Amino acid sequence: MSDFSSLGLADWLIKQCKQLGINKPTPVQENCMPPILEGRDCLGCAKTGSGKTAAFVLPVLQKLSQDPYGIFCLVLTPTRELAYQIAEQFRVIGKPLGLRDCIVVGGMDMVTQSLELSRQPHVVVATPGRLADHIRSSNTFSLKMIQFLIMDEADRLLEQGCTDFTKDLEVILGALPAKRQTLLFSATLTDTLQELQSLTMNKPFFWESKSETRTVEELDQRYILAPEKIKDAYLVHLIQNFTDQHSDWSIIIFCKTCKDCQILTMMLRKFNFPTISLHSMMKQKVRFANLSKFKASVYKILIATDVASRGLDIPTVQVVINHNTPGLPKIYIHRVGRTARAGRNGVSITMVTQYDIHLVHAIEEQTQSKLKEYEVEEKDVLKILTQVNVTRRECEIRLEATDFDEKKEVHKRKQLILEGKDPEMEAKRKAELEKIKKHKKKFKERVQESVLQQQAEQRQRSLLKKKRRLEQKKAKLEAK
Ligand SMILES: Nc1ncnc2c1ncn2[C@@H]1O[C@H](COP(=O)(O)OP(=O)(O)OP(=O)(O)O)[C@@H](O)[C@H]1O
Repeated sequence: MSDFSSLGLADWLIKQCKQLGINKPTPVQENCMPPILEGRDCLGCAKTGSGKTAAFVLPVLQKLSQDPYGIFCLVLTPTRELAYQIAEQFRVIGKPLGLRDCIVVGGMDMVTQSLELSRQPHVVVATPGRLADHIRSSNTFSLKMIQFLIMDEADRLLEQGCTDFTKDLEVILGALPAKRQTLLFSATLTDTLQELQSLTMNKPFFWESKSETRTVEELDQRYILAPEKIKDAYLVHLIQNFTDQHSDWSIIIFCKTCKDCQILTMMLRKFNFPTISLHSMMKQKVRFANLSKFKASVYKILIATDVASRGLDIPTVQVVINHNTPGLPKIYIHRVGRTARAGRNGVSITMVTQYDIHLVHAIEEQTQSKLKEYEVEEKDVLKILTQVNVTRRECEIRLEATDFDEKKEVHKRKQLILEGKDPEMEAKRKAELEKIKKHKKKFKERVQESVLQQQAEQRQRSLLKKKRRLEQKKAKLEAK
């Protein structure tokens, strides 16, 4: 394995790395840094926790130190928390340069961001929606001198999932110079490779870690087969066991919905577990505060939706529990990648109901690894089953009393506003569409009715004609 200096990294950066305990390059750094320093576009695909962030931060800082001009680098990332994490890496490693960064994410004050952007920071780290808003509404900054565009979790930025970034990306790409270096990184690039390649220009360098499995060897991957109604009892039992057996532990539990997160947090707190949550229905400041408290081990359990499944680097996390089996192997890879990072060990436990077995097979096929059963004393689980289910029901009732569903509706409206749509107009548009649909249906029915009526009348007329002809024939015959 080479060292950082043989890769062409400047001494001051090597010194910075050493201070952070980064002594030898990881394979993604070893392979991607030289072509980036040569000026090539790069697509890097390496497992979770393998040091992809430093693989782009270090060469960008080196180039920046040689020619610090204008807004030098733009990093796009799918989540706000990840944007803060990446900006922090730039700030810490780039300290000797007096690096100025600006974080542009939703949920934070737009005017402050606008001011910071106009002061020409060296590095802008942004989520696409908010940056596109700034580009649309302001002419106090320009991205035309950008030397580097980096898309971290690039495949997520391009996929049209529950948050679709494509329109915002169009706006952003339109504001960037054609001549730039484009760097794309993720642990799961391969599905979107062709679309990603179209973003690059100058002979992109592609590197993918060669490994049979797509999850790290240090990760012990387990599953528990449990019917939906018993899942929570298993969860409480698991956490109790970890608490009893380990003094230094921290766990991330992934759930499907914000509501699930909220209920589980309330429920685990009833059992006196130090629990905190992270999901998109929380105010951004609370989201940041909760993540900080979890990172500082003030709370040992973080219950989150997939907003926390990508990129977050929290070395203390030893266990990831999937409260629901992820519907896509890709989501599984990122979720379980929150533990066993940078060579550390970790365990993932996926709750599987009888209806999710096909999902586990898909995960095993994609990751090329087998999930092993996590042994649990079922009688111990059954002992707490009633208490857990009653507690859960109490929490559900308490949550219903807080108008969580109404807040969700308000949240949806807010999202529409952020997308530049007027919720009232959207509601009207929906109602209009319904009305038009109803009209069309009625019109169709009426047309059909009149066609049927016409056909019946025609049949009757031809019957009458026939009858008359027969009568005429009969009359003629009688006359003869
Ligand atoms: N060369 C290195 N030696 C030791 N530790 C490293 C090295 N490079 C990075 N790290 C550390 O490894 C951890 C994981 O790195 P990073 O967050 O960049 O992973 P990643 O590949 O981006 O993961 P993900 O796909 O989950 O986003 C960080 O704490 C980082 O400081």
